[in-house]
Amino acid sequence: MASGIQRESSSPVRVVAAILVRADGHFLLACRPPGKPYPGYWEFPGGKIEANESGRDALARELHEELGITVIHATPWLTREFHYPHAAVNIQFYRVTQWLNEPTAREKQQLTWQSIKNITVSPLLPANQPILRSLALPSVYVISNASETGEVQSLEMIDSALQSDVKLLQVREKNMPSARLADFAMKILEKARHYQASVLINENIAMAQTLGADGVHLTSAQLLKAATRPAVNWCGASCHNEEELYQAASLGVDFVTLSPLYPTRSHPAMPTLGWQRFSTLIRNYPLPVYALGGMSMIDLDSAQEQGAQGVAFMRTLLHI
Ligand SMILES: Nc1nc2c([nH]c(=O)n2[C@H]2C[C@H](O)[C@@H](COP(=O)(O)OP(=O)(O)OP(=O)(O)O)O2)c(=O)[nH]1
Repeated sequence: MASGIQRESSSPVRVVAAILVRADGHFLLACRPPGKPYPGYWEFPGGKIEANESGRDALARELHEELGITVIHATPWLTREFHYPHAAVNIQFYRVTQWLNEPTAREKQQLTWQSIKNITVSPLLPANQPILRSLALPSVYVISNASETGEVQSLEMIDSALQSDVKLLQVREKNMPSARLADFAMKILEKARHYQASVLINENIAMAQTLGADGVHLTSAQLLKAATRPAVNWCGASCHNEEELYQAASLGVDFVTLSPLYPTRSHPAMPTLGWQRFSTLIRNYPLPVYALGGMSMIDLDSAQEQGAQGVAFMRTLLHI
């Protein structure tokens, strides 16, 4: 892989797979027909990339052959390597959000539209289990910033984010004394529960566990020192470079933020990545990545074009 995230000696078979997402959020699964390895297992539509074919060309060809659709809009997403007894595969997942024609089973395969909250078919191909977890993550990640705005305004911003359907929040208050932080985090947790949103606590694993938060967001320093993934439901991590990205993937966290894209008030002197470096760093990366640093909702499409899960931000709630 280009950024050296997954180090392999043998060459795996290159595969593309499409997460076809309908406007209501449901995605398409297909059942592998008899005669192929793992018959009866459910997979995302796709197949092997042919010699001299790009991932996008393979995606367009496979979706036309299997489903009779023409891809209009697709963005790169995760890349996962997996070792089956029959072959090692390198699967490039794309999110496909616009296409022409209704998908039809042109190879007599069974098709089903599924919701991430209620998957009614099984078994899924073994390589796809972590993909489902990644699919449950939203495209926007909002980070609290009371040190800059004050607690009252910060809570108002969180309210407005929740009302705008933000489903993932991080409490990140580096300078707040512990007792006040616990109180502040509890207020956010209560609000979030009302909207079925998840809350991660920055750095403080013990506090996340004590408060019953949904997880923890590791700092990059904490990530580099960690020997094991914390025992929490969701674990995010802050990354700024290849080494941190590699460690996050090795540790098995659920997602990362990669920053800073642009200069920010909290990190004014830090060198910025820009989209080109961002995209190079996350090419072939197995985890969902949120672009962070000077981001707002208007950057969401650009971030996803580069292969990101979405955007993360502290200050731009008014643009939601
Ligand atoms: N299409 C697809 N393949 C997946 C997924 N997950 C996963 O592990 N795979 C693996 C299974 C296979 O080893 C490989 C895809 O190979 P395939 O044999 O289905 O490819 P193909 O459609 O080009 O088939 P063929 O013409 O070569 O028979 O990738 C997935 O979600 N979708």
